[in-house]
Amino acid sequence: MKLDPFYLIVDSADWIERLVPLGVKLVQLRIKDRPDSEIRSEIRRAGTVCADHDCQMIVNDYWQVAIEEGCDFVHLGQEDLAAADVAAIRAAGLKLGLSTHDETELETALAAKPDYVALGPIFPTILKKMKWEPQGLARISAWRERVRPLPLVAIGGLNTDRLEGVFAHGANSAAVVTDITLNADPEGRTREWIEKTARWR
Ligand SMILES: Cc1ncc(COP(=O)(O)OP(=O)(O)O)c(N)n1
Ligand SMILES: Cc1ncsc1CCOP(=O)(O)O
Ligand SMILES: [Mg+2]
Repeated sequence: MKLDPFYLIVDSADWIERLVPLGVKLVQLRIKDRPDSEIRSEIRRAGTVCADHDCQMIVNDYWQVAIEEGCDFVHLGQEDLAAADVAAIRAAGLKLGLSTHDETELETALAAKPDYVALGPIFPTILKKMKWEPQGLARISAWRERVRPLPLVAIGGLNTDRLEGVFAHGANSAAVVTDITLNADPEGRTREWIEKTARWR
């Protein structure tokens, strides 16, 4: 499976309506701590925009709602994975991306036979407090060998100046939140990401 090199992560259907029409081809809907009913309506609205623009949508955490809503891709962290029914996710035909932050988590992730593996945080991130020190670029190369032939997603503290490094070290896709959502010009920054990742597409 091939992933687009630009992996946008946002926390609402509003963001997806705003940014996906600019040419984003891979987006994660990462909404935290909301009732299933709200998640469901966000997934529906976001899913319509993504379908209209040939953009792959990945639902974070809420795998049961994603199955019920006919989505085709979910992302889970290690705690999410431990609580999830992976057989049900597979039986419903969904693809699965998994987070990893250390060797043990990589073993666990590979054993679950995911469709991609994410490694983070590559650089310091302001999005959430993390238990792990930044991994650094060299870790991407180590993961590249372990994860092959699956796609490898780099995440954490990425910006347009850091793309060359993450792809040169073997990432297939660069995931980003705040470099875009906290930017003074999110649309302009999204266009910059699209242009700068084009050579790895
Ligand atoms: C592409 C990608 N990589 C990592 C994560 C983090 O997932 P998780 O560890 O479950 O943390 P939350 O995002 O759920 O807070 C991700 N969402 N996407
Ligand atoms: C959810 C997550 N998992 C590892 S780093 C990270 C946050 C990424 O956000 P940003 O791109 O703003 O650093
Ligand atoms: Mg999670």
